[in-house]
Amino acid sequence: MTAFRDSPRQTGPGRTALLLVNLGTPEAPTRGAVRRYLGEFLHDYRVVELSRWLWCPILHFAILPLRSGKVARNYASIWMDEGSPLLVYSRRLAEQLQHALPEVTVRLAMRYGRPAIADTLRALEAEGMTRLLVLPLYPQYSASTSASVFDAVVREIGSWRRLPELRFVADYHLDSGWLDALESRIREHWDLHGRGERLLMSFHGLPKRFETAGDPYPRQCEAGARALAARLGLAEGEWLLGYQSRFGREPWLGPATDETLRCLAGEGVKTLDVVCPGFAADCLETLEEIAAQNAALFRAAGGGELRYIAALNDGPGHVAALAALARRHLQGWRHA
Ligand SMILES: C=CC1=C(C)c2cc3[nH]c(cc4nc(cc5[nH]c(cc1n2)c(C)c5CCC(=O)O)C(CCC(=O)O)=C4C)c(C)c3C=C
Ligand SMILES: [Fe+2]
Ligand SMILES: [Fe+2]
Repeated sequence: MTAFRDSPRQTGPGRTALLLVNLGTPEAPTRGAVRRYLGEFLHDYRVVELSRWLWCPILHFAILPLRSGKVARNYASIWMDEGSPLLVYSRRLAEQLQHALPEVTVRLAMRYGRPAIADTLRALEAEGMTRLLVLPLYPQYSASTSASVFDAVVREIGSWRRLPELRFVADYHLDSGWLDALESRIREHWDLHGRGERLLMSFHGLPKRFETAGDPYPRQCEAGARALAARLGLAEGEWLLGYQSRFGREPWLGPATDETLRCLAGEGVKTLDVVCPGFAADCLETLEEIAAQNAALFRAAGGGELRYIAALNDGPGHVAALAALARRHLQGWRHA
């Protein structure tokens, strides 16, 4: 039995905090940093739901040594002056949200790597936080992402003597402000580049096993994609949904984005717009996998131009949508 951590004596009236959490990313585009990042990420049982006796040898002796160098090169190809795009855009989004929500303390943490959830929560506790709203930057709920954030938050505050009041946003896949922001992003792209022959909405994939076990993720991706297509006035056949970023050998959700691209190329599609509504911030999976790798694949398969539509990042529509969403979840809490 371990003792609970002492809590700071509360002198003021207490503060409300909004904790934004994104996945996490390596500290540098190097083999060592990527290995540390993947090591933490792929030890999460929410992500890889396999017995450790089976998984750890595969992870330590095959995946980490074989994958880290290649993935580090991929990160190097998208790295920005200020760091990894996922962290840079998430940080800018948090800064903008702090301006939009001056009545609460806004902080950003990463599920894997830094800034760590535990460190960020302890700093908030020291600043007098007594109410906490956790907003994972995943519009669609999955046990592998949203629930993993919840685990990490509870693991930390579970050791505190004085718990904050706690609220958690499980998903926002049909939130009207978020759909407004996505719709505007796509219409802006069409205004600039013209409308592509098709719009592909590509979401990060999951092992099919997760869906069978009741993970609502694929249904939320489909419902959000349908809602977005309806707002854009797209008829059946003018838009498609695909799942990208497959990892490992077991069956993943389909249709796969890369196979869909090959089919579209075969049909003679020359201009294809691709949007990734599951990614709040641009990252390896959008900038490298879609905008670089899949664009090359589409061209090589006989298709034309793949035009990637940037994630919502720190754009004003995203900030307004998440600020309104946070305000709704904060209702009833007195901010001091
Ligand atoms: C091992 C299985 C994986 C599951 C399940 C998974 C679910 C999942 N991931 C995201 C969002 C992101 N994933 C990113 C990178 C990434 N994902 C996996 C594996 C699984 N993801 C790996 C191994 C990696 C690292 C890159 C690689 O080795 O290929 C990223 C990008 C991070 C960055 O630094 O840019 C995001 C974002 C979601 C939303 C999701 C479930 C719905
Ligand atoms: Fe291990
Ligand atoms: Fe992933």
